[in-house]
Amino acid sequence: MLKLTNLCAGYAGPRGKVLSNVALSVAAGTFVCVVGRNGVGKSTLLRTISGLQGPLMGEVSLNQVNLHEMTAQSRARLISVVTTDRISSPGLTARDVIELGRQPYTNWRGQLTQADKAAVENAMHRLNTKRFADKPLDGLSDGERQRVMISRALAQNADVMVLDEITAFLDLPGRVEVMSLLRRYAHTSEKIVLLSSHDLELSLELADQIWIVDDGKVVCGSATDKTVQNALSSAFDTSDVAYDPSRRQFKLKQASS
Ligand SMILES: Nc1ncnc2c1ncn2[C@@H]1O[C@H](COP(=O)(O)OP(=O)(O)OP(=O)(O)O)[C@@H](O)[C@H]1O
Repeated sequence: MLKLTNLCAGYAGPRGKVLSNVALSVAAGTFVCVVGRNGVGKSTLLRTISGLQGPLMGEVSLNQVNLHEMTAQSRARLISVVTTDRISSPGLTARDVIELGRQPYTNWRGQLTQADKAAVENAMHRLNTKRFADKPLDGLSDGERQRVMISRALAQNADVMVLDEITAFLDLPGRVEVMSLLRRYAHTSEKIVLLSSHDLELSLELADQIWIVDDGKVVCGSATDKTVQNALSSAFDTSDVAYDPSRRQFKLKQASS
Protein backbone atom coordinates (compact mmCIF):
# COMPACT_ATOMS: atom_id res chain seq x y z
CA MET A 1 0.00 0.00 0.00
CA LEU A 2 1.36 3.41 -1.02
CA LYS A 3 0.23 6.05 1.44
CA LEU A 4 0.52 9.84 1.37
CA THR A 5 -0.05 11.34 4.80
CA ASN A 6 -0.71 15.09 5.10
CA LEU A 7 1.79 15.63 2.34
CA CYS A 8 2.81 19.19 1.46
CA ALA A 9 4.92 19.39 -1.67
CA GLY A 10 6.75 22.25 -3.31
CA TYR A 11 9.90 24.31 -3.12
CA ALA A 12 11.82 26.45 -0.65
CA GLY A 13 10.67 30.03 -0.10
CA PRO A 14 7.47 31.71 1.02
CA ARG A 15 5.59 31.06 -2.25
CA GLY A 16 7.03 27.62 -2.80
CA LYS A 17 4.20 25.46 -1.46
CA VAL A 18 2.42 23.83 -4.42
CA LEU A 19 0.24 21.16 -2.75
CA SER A 20 -1.10 20.99 0.81
CA ASN A 21 -2.32 18.19 3.03
CA VAL A 22 -2.56 15.48 0.42
CA ALA A 23 -3.87 12.33 2.10
CA LEU A 24 -4.59 9.23 0.06
CA SER A 25 -3.64 5.63 -0.36
CA VAL A 26 -3.25 3.23 -3.29
CA ALA A 27 -3.35 -0.57 -3.16
CA ALA A 28 -1.04 -2.87 -5.12
CA GLY A 29 -2.36 -3.67 -8.60
CA THR A 30 -3.77 -0.18 -9.24
CA PHE A 31 -3.27 1.93 -12.35
CA VAL A 32 -3.52 5.62 -11.40
CA CYS A 33 -3.67 8.53 -13.85
CA VAL A 34 -2.75 11.98 -12.54
CA VAL A 35 -4.40 14.83 -14.43
CA GLY A 36 -4.63 18.60 -14.11
CA ARG A 37 -3.99 21.85 -15.96
CA ASN A 38 -0.49 23.12 -16.72
CA GLY A 39 1.49 24.19 -13.69
CA VAL A 40 -0.86 22.80 -11.01
CA GLY A 41 1.79 20.52 -9.52
CA LYS A 42 1.56 17.06 -11.13
CA SER A 43 5.32 16.78 -11.63
CA THR A 44 5.98 18.23 -8.18
CA LEU A 45 3.71 15.58 -6.65
CA LEU A 46 5.27 12.72 -8.63
CA ARG A 47 8.82 13.93 -7.93
CA THR A 48 7.99 14.04 -4.22
CA ILE A 49 6.47 10.55 -4.24
CA SER A 50 9.52 9.23 -6.14
CA GLY A 51 11.96 10.75 -3.66
CA LEU A 52 13.51 13.03 -6.29
CA GLN A 53 12.64 15.90 -3.95
CA GLY A 54 11.81 15.92 -0.25
CA PRO A 55 8.35 16.80 1.09
CA LEU A 56 7.83 20.20 2.74
CA MET A 57 5.75 18.35 5.34
CA GLY A 58 4.09 14.97 5.79
CA GLU A 59 5.10 11.54 4.64
CA VAL A 60 5.16 9.14 1.70
CA SER A 61 5.26 5.50 2.76
CA LEU A 62 5.18 2.15 1.01
CA ASN A 63 4.02 -0.78 3.10
CA GLN A 64 4.51 1.42 6.18
CA VAL A 65 8.13 2.30 5.36
CA ASN A 66 8.88 6.02 4.93
CA LEU A 67 10.38 6.36 1.45
CA HIS A 68 12.24 9.55 2.28
CA GLU A 69 14.14 7.90 5.10
CA MET A 70 15.75 5.33 2.79
CA THR A 71 18.94 5.48 0.79
CA ALA A 72 18.48 6.12 -2.92
CA GLN A 73 19.82 2.60 -3.60
CA SER A 74 17.17 0.93 -1.39
CA ARG A 75 14.43 3.18 -2.79
CA ALA A 76 15.37 2.13 -6.35
CA ARG A 77 14.17 -1.39 -5.58
CA LEU A 78 10.78 0.03 -4.58
CA ILE A 79 10.19 2.89 -7.02
CA SER A 80 11.14 3.31 -10.67
CA VAL A 81 10.79 6.67 -12.41
CA VAL A 82 10.34 7.65 -16.04
CA THR A 83 10.31 11.31 -17.07
CA THR A 84 10.65 13.15 -20.34
CA ASP A 85 14.10 14.44 -19.31
CA ARG A 86 16.69 13.48 -21.89
CA ILE A 87 19.50 11.51 -20.33
CA SER A 88 22.86 11.88 -21.98
CA SER A 89 24.06 8.46 -23.05
CA PRO A 90 27.01 8.77 -25.42
CA GLY A 91 27.89 5.36 -26.83
CA LEU A 92 25.13 3.45 -25.02
CA THR A 93 22.75 1.25 -26.99
CA ALA A 94 19.07 0.92 -26.11
CA ARG A 95 19.85 -2.49 -24.57
CA ASP A 96 22.64 -0.99 -22.38
CA VAL A 97 20.18 1.59 -21.05
CA ILE A 98 17.50 -1.01 -20.33
CA GLU A 99 20.08 -3.14 -18.52
CA LEU A 100 20.80 -0.17 -16.26
CA GLY A 101 17.33 -0.82 -14.81
CA ARG A 102 18.87 -3.85 -13.07
CA GLN A 103 21.49 -1.69 -11.29
CA PRO A 104 19.73 -1.85 -7.87
CA TYR A 105 20.22 -5.63 -7.92
CA THR A 106 23.64 -6.13 -9.51
CA ASN A 107 27.06 -6.36 -7.87
CA TRP A 108 29.59 -3.51 -7.90
CA ARG A 109 30.78 -4.54 -11.38
CA GLY A 110 27.22 -4.36 -12.71
CA GLN A 111 27.38 -8.00 -13.80
CA LEU A 112 23.98 -9.35 -14.91
CA THR A 113 22.77 -12.74 -13.67
CA GLN A 114 20.46 -14.99 -15.69
CA ALA A 115 17.52 -13.52 -13.71
CA ASP A 116 18.65 -9.96 -14.61
CA LYS A 117 18.94 -10.89 -18.28
CA ALA A 118 15.49 -12.49 -18.22
CA ALA A 119 14.01 -9.32 -16.69
CA VAL A 120 15.63 -7.23 -19.45
CA GLU A 121 14.37 -9.56 -22.20
CA ASN A 122 10.87 -9.53 -20.72
CA ALA A 123 10.84 -5.71 -20.56
CA MET A 124 12.01 -5.43 -24.19
CA HIS A 125 9.38 -7.93 -25.29
CA ARG A 126 6.54 -6.06 -23.53
CA LEU A 127 7.50 -2.69 -25.03
CA ASN A 128 8.51 -4.06 -28.43
CA THR A 129 11.96 -2.46 -28.11
CA LYS A 130 13.97 -5.48 -29.23
CA ARG A 131 13.84 -4.32 -32.86
CA PHE A 132 16.13 -1.36 -32.05
CA ALA A 133 17.91 -2.82 -28.99
CA ASP A 134 21.36 -2.61 -30.54
CA LYS A 135 21.04 0.92 -31.91
CA PRO A 136 22.61 3.85 -30.01
CA LEU A 137 20.00 5.53 -27.78
CA ASP A 138 21.04 8.93 -29.13
CA GLY A 139 20.05 7.79 -32.64
CA LEU A 140 16.46 6.88 -31.75
CA SER A 141 13.32 8.95 -32.30
CA ASP A 142 11.68 10.58 -29.25
CA GLY A 143 8.93 7.93 -29.25
CA GLU A 144 11.43 5.04 -29.51
CA ARG A 145 13.53 6.57 -26.74
CA GLN A 146 10.48 6.83 -24.53
CA ARG A 147 9.77 3.13 -25.04
CA VAL A 148 13.35 2.36 -24.03
CA MET A 149 13.01 4.40 -20.82
CA ILE A 150 9.76 2.59 -19.95
CA SER A 151 11.49 -0.76 -20.67
CA ARG A 152 14.27 0.25 -18.28
CA ALA A 153 11.70 0.98 -15.56
CA LEU A 154 9.96 -2.36 -16.23
CA ALA A 155 13.30 -4.18 -15.96
CA GLN A 156 13.78 -2.47 -12.58
CA ASN A 157 10.78 -4.46 -11.32
CA ALA A 158 10.00 -2.02 -8.49
CA ASP A 159 6.72 -2.12 -6.53
CA VAL A 160 5.76 1.36 -7.74
CA MET A 161 6.36 2.82 -11.20
CA VAL A 162 6.05 6.59 -11.62
CA LEU A 163 5.79 8.03 -15.15
CA ASP A 164 5.60 11.77 -15.74
CA GLU A 165 4.00 12.77 -19.05
CA ILE A 166 5.76 9.98 -20.85
CA THR A 167 3.13 9.62 -23.54
CA ALA A 168 3.75 13.15 -24.83
CA PHE A 169 6.12 11.89 -27.56
CA LEU A 170 4.00 8.92 -28.66
CA ASP A 171 1.49 8.95 -31.49
CA LEU A 172 -2.16 8.10 -30.69
CA PRO A 173 -1.95 4.31 -31.29
CA GLY A 174 1.35 4.34 -29.35
CA ARG A 175 -0.28 6.16 -26.41
CA VAL A 176 -3.20 3.74 -26.28
CA GLU A 177 -0.83 0.78 -26.54
CA VAL A 178 1.56 2.00 -23.83
CA MET A 179 -1.16 3.10 -21.39
CA SER A 180 -3.06 -0.18 -21.87
CA LEU A 181 0.15 -2.11 -21.36
CA LEU A 182 0.92 -0.22 -18.13
CA ARG A 183 -2.59 -0.85 -16.86
CA ARG A 184 -2.24 -4.57 -17.65
CA TYR A 185 1.18 -4.59 -16.00
CA ALA A 186 -0.27 -3.06 -12.80
CA HIS A 187 -3.04 -5.65 -12.73
CA THR A 188 -1.07 -8.77 -13.62
CA SER A 189 2.10 -7.98 -11.64
CA GLU A 190 0.37 -6.46 -8.59
CA LYS A 191 2.33 -3.21 -9.06
CA ILE A 192 1.24 0.37 -8.50
CA VAL A 193 1.59 2.49 -11.65
CA LEU A 194 1.24 6.28 -11.35
CA LEU A 195 1.15 8.10 -14.66
CA SER A 196 0.60 11.80 -15.27
CA SER A 197 -0.93 12.70 -18.59
CA HIS A 198 -2.63 15.49 -20.48
CA ASP A 199 -4.54 12.81 -22.36
CA LEU A 200 -7.60 13.24 -20.21
CA GLU A 201 -10.11 11.11 -22.08
CA LEU A 202 -7.75 8.16 -22.37
CA SER A 203 -6.86 8.52 -18.68
CA LEU A 204 -10.53 8.47 -17.72
CA GLU A 205 -11.08 5.42 -19.89
CA LEU A 206 -8.19 3.37 -18.55
CA ALA A 207 -7.39 4.44 -14.98
CA ASP A 208 -8.57 2.49 -11.95
CA GLN A 209 -8.06 5.68 -9.96
CA ILE A 210 -7.91 9.27 -11.17
CA TRP A 211 -6.06 11.96 -9.21
CA ILE A 212 -7.17 15.46 -10.19
CA VAL A 213 -4.63 18.05 -9.14
CA ASP A 214 -6.12 21.53 -8.83
CA ASP A 215 -5.77 24.57 -6.63
CA GLY A 216 -3.19 23.02 -4.28
CA LYS A 217 -5.29 19.90 -3.64
CA VAL A 218 -5.67 16.38 -5.02
CA VAL A 219 -9.09 14.77 -5.50
CA CYS A 220 -8.97 11.02 -5.92
CA GLY A 221 -11.48 8.38 -7.01
CA SER A 222 -12.76 6.36 -9.94
CA ALA A 223 -13.91 8.09 -13.13
CA THR A 224 -17.55 7.39 -12.22
CA ASP A 225 -17.38 8.98 -8.74
CA LYS A 226 -19.45 12.12 -8.38
CA THR A 227 -16.60 13.87 -6.50
CA VAL A 228 -14.25 13.12 -9.40
CA GLN A 229 -16.73 14.38 -11.98
CA ASN A 230 -17.25 17.60 -10.02
CA ALA A 231 -13.50 18.04 -9.63
CA LEU A 232 -12.97 17.49 -13.37
CA SER A 233 -15.53 20.18 -14.18
CA SER A 234 -14.06 22.58 -11.70
CA ALA A 235 -10.49 21.95 -12.93
CA PHE A 236 -11.06 21.88 -16.68
CA ASP A 237 -14.28 23.66 -17.64
CA THR A 238 -13.69 26.95 -19.40
CA SER A 239 -15.88 29.37 -21.28
CA ASP A 240 -15.27 27.19 -24.37
CA VAL A 241 -15.33 23.56 -23.15
CA ALA A 242 -17.29 21.57 -20.57
CA TYR A 243 -16.90 18.06 -19.21
CA ASP A 244 -19.71 15.64 -20.08
CA PRO A 245 -19.64 12.91 -17.38
CA SER A 246 -22.04 10.61 -19.23
CA ARG A 247 -19.63 10.32 -22.19
CA ARG A 248 -16.43 10.93 -20.21
CA GLN A 249 -15.55 13.52 -22.80
CA PHE A 250 -15.07 17.23 -23.14
CA LYS A 251 -17.28 19.02 -25.58
CA LEU A 252 -17.25 22.47 -27.08
CA LYS A 253 -19.89 24.65 -25.45
CA GLN A 254 -20.53 26.37 -28.73
CA ALA A 255 -19.10 25.49 -32.11
CA SER A 256 -17.09 28.40 -33.45
CA SER A 257 -18.18 29.73 -36.80
N1 LIG B 1 12.39 23.86 -9.33
C1 LIG B 1 11.35 24.65 -9.04
N2 LIG B 1 11.49 25.69 -8.17
C2 LIG B 1 10.43 26.49 -7.86
N3 LIG B 1 9.19 26.33 -8.37
C3 LIG B 1 9.01 25.33 -9.26
C4 LIG B 1 10.06 24.44 -9.64
N4 LIG B 1 9.57 23.53 -10.51
C5 LIG B 1 8.25 23.84 -10.67
N5 LIG B 1 7.94 24.93 -9.93
C6 LIG B 1 6.61 25.56 -9.83
O1 LIG B 1 5.72 24.63 -9.22
C7 LIG B 1 4.43 24.74 -9.80
C8 LIG B 1 3.98 23.34 -10.28
O2 LIG B 1 4.84 22.93 -11.33
P1 LIG B 1 4.76 21.47 -11.92
O3 LIG B 1 5.86 21.33 -12.93
O4 LIG B 1 4.73 20.50 -10.81
O5 LIG B 1 3.34 21.49 -12.65
P2 LIG B 1 2.69 20.44 -13.67
O6 LIG B 1 1.28 20.25 -13.23
O7 LIG B 1 3.55 19.24 -13.78
O8 LIG B 1 2.72 21.30 -15.02
P3 LIG B 1 2.74 20.82 -16.56
O9 LIG B 1 1.44 20.14 -16.86
O10 LIG B 1 2.84 22.14 -17.29
O11 LIG B 1 3.94 19.95 -16.76
C9 LIG B 1 4.53 25.76 -10.93
O12 LIG B 1 4.04 26.99 -10.45
C10 LIG B 1 6.02 25.84 -11.20
O13 LIG B 1 6.37 27.13 -11.63
